[in-house]
Amino acid sequence: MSNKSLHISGLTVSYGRRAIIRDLHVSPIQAGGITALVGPNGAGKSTLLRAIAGLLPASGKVWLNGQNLLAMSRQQRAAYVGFMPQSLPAGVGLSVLETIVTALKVASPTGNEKLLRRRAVAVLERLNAVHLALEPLDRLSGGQRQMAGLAQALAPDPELLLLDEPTSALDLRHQFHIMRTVRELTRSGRSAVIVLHDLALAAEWADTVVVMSGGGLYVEGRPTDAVTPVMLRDVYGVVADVVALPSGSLRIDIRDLTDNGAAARQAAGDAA
Ligand SMILES: Nc1ncnc2c1ncn2[C@@H]1O[C@H](COP(=O)(O)OP(=O)(O)OP(=O)(O)O)[C@@H](O)[C@H]1O
Repeated sequence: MSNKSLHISGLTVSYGRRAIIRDLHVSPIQAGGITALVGPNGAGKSTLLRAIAGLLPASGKVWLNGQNLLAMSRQQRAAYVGFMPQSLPAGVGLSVLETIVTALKVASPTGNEKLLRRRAVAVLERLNAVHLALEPLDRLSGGQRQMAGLAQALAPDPELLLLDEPTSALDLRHQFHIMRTVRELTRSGRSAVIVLHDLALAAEWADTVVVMSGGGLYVEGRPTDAVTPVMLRDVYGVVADVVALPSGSLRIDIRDLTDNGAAARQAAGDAA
């Protein structure tokens, strides 16, 4: 097996004394692809990304390209892993460019300021977002904030991208551009794990879909193997047909909710 991969095994993540993810094992994620992380609200998707990014204490194994991510310092990890949170913190009195430079400085604290600014501009150019460079972060629209968050995650050119709902506030053009940019990055040997609620978008762009439910793994596989009527019933509590389209993506026709949504509540961990 190639050394260029992400291994997650025996991973347990808790908030205080409450374990949200227990003993999670995921098949090794080979570099060069997009993995969509899906599942209902509260399933543990953000918790998993934050644990991999080193923002939450976790036990178990998270290895990237043969290196133990859980044992790395913040600076070492910043050079390997780019994390885009679901929402950027409010009240940051910096421009978009300054926030990207700040993110770059975590990965390379001794970096030359001018070069770091150039890299920050280059990443904004790649995202067609250079017009946002001097805008204060706090004055951006929801979609513009997502572009800024993504730019921060991409800027250090990390081996692994962890993106938490990167397209939820984006219009169609920006959605397509972002997914295509991420695909280009993965084709050059990086890995991306992306939380998506839009299962059709996940099926269109992801090589692998990992479905989480109640803090654990429900199923993983190619989009057509993972996104099935049975999964939609068990995990989301909906009765739906899944139609494979000639383009390779899927259409999901929801017909009804399952009886009183018990499956969905259980999947989200509320019934535990
Ligand atoms: N800071 C926190 N402190 C305590 N519990 C938390 C915290 N953040 C999340 N949780 C709990 O962890 C569980 C998983 O939350 P998480 O945010 O990982 O879900 P998710 O799958 O990303 O959901 P969504 O799709 O709604 O974003 C939920 O039960 C939630 O209440």
